[in-house]
Amino acid sequence: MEYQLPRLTKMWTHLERQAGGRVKGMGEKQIEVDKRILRTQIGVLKKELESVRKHRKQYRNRRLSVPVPVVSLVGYTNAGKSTLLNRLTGADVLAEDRLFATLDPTTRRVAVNNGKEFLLTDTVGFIQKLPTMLVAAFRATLEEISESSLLVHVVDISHPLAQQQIDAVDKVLEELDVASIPKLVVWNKVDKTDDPRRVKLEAERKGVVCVSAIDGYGLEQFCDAVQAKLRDSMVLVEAFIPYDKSELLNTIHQSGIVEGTEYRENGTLIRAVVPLPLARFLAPMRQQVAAAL
Ligand SMILES: Nc1nc2c(ncn2[C@@H]2O[C@H](COP(=O)(O)OP(=O)(O)OP(=O)(O)O)[C@@H](O)[C@H]2O)c(=O)[nH]1
Ligand SMILES: [Mg+2]
Repeated sequence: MEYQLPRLTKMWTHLERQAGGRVKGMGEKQIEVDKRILRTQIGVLKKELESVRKHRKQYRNRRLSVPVPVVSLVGYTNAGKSTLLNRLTGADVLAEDRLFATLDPTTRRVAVNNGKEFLLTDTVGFIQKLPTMLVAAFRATLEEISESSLLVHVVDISHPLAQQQIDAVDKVLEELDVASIPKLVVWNKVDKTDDPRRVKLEAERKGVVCVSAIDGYGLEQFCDAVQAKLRDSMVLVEAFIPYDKSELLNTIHQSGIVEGTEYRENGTLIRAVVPLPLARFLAPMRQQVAAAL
């Protein structure tokens, strides 16, 4: 709409001529009416975008109280991010064969067979060059990305320009300053390639996970790879969890690896490898360890 606004000129001159210049209501020319309508719509959409941002921020804050690691799906538009999220979580996220099907990021919980879990966030797809006017629309998604524990780069490996798309996504990620967040590359749509067997072998050789969000191929391996990556960035902590906060023990068991527990009179001493956000959250309880010994 912002693109349209300055280009409206002259669209109505033929009408004005036909009506002897009297199509204008309230002393306004049609083009001014159009501009006003466009501006109003732009205003409404901007307000909606702002509320999406606020909403996401509240979500993120709430998540901090249950600090399960957040994994964000990033990738070129149409790579199959939403389809993958739906597949893994049985969620009902809009997946469509068109550009920018997803504008509002969506987060769902993925429960893995071994009792662990992580949160998976869908984001808007990237393109070759992000028009500056669109950046505002992307902000909610971009903020989401910068606060995640792991980025999963979803690639449509059946696309003839897959490599260019990978490069474009890497470039955007660089611009976003998220190089410090660990990344996992996933080749999607392997079912759609000419020679799925060859692609699978190549993926294995490159240490890339190969999946098909449509037929479900490789999803278990995907979850394993996500967990292995998350584990890489986890830290060993010792904390004293008082009994009135015992629900935290559950959280630690779910998102971390418990190495040992000792029950004391007023709480539990626990030693575990946990995701960084959880380690931070546990900081006050980590200081209690010495006192409890
Ligand atoms: N054959 C095949 N098609 C797939 C696969 N995964 C996704 N698709 C199709 O690819 C199209 C795009 O999928 P989406 O999940 O909407 O893609 P997206 O990455 O979320 O796209 P944006 O939201 O625009 O960034 C849809 O038509 C899907 O059905 C797959 O593994 N195999
Ligand atoms: Mg999508």
